[in-house]
Amino acid sequence: MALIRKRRLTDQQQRRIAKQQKNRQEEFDADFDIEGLVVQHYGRQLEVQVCSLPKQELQPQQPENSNNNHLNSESEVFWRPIVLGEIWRCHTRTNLDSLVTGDRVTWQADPNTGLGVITAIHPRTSLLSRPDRYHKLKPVAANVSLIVIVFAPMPEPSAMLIDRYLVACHDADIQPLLVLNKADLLQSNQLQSDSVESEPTLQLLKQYQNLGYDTCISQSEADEDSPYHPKHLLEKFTGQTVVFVGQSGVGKSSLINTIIPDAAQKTNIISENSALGQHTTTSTRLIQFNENSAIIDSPGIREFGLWHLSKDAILSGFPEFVDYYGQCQFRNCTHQNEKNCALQLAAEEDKVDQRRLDSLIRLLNESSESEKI
Ligand SMILES: Nc1nc2c(ncn2[C@@H]2O[C@H](COP(=O)(O)OP(=O)(O)OP(=O)(O)O)[C@@H](O)[C@H]2O)c(=O)[nH]1
Ligand SMILES: [Zn+2]
Repeated sequence: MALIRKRRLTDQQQRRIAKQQKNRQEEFDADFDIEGLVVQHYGRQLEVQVCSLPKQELQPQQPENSNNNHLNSESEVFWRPIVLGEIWRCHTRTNLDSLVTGDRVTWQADPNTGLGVITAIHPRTSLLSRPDRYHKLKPVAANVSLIVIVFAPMPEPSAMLIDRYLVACHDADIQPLLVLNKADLLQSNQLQSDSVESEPTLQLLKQYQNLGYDTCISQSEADEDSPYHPKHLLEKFTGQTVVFVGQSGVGKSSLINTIIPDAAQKTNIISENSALGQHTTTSTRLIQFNENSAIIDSPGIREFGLWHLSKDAILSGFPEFVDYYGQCQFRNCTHQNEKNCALQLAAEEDKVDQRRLDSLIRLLNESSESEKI
């Protein structure tokens, strides 16, 4: 009897000891954690920015015979100090979801190898995806908070494309900003006056303004004192992670280069540090500016919103029509030729814009066509 009791006691003790050890191990590990931001991603390797430092007393100490960042002679040991803002090559623990540019992560740095390991991913506020070549959706950028939809008088804007982008923004729950670029191609008297009738691009901008969307006029290469200088966009970018979308040739790259003059240079720095640098120009990269703002640039995201959108996403992506849904005479109304269509009636009475309604119908038709395939 006594023996059995003793053995039970020992089991309990062992469990307790094991638990204490595990707790201690976890505490110990967490003390080395660093906060990070994924700034670039290729294959299995990621570039992660140092956003916090390990607790002071636990900072790994640099050995005396070591050399920062490179090996000078055989007697010296490689050592990379952990410095705020610097970028480290990292890999991830295998059990983590696939990470993308813009992800906030917890990671640990190994100064002896100059490499890091990502141990946890923070919840995302948004996630942009695009289809890969097999039409499977692939995440490309996380935590984007503002999508800048750029259009210009030349190339001639497609209002329907802008509507598509807006639906996609609504679907991804990301704030849009409409930017009419190349202000120099608008006639100056039309910009000054309130009358915009004769200038279709200004008219379009006004339409979106009336719907409550945030808008702005800019000119990529304007004089410093011009009201259209891209620096005025910066106020709207404070604290945001921004993505630029829009037709080819509207001036997205020119705008980014004016806002962040050293953008190309920043990319080169990353490329130099990376054996896979040749992929830099085609991969998604995050460039920081003004301390707390960032731009995510990616050839894939530029086409954001061009792929399939669900019927529900399209319907709710036109917020001005939402009150009319369900008010048509026929439950399955296509809002085209039916009698007593609440949407067509609202357009006739100028309560909603006929052009936007046409856009909605075209997008819905497109969506059902692609569903049939
Ligand atoms: N007149 C005028 N031309 C501009 C302005 N901004 C850009 N451009 C010109 O428009 C052309 C296209 O500019 P980009 O910045 O390459 O356009 P993009 O939108 O990045 O094009 P993609 O890279 O194809 O997506 C270039 O020849 C620019 O010089 C502007 O404000 N006014
Ligand atoms: Zn209807």
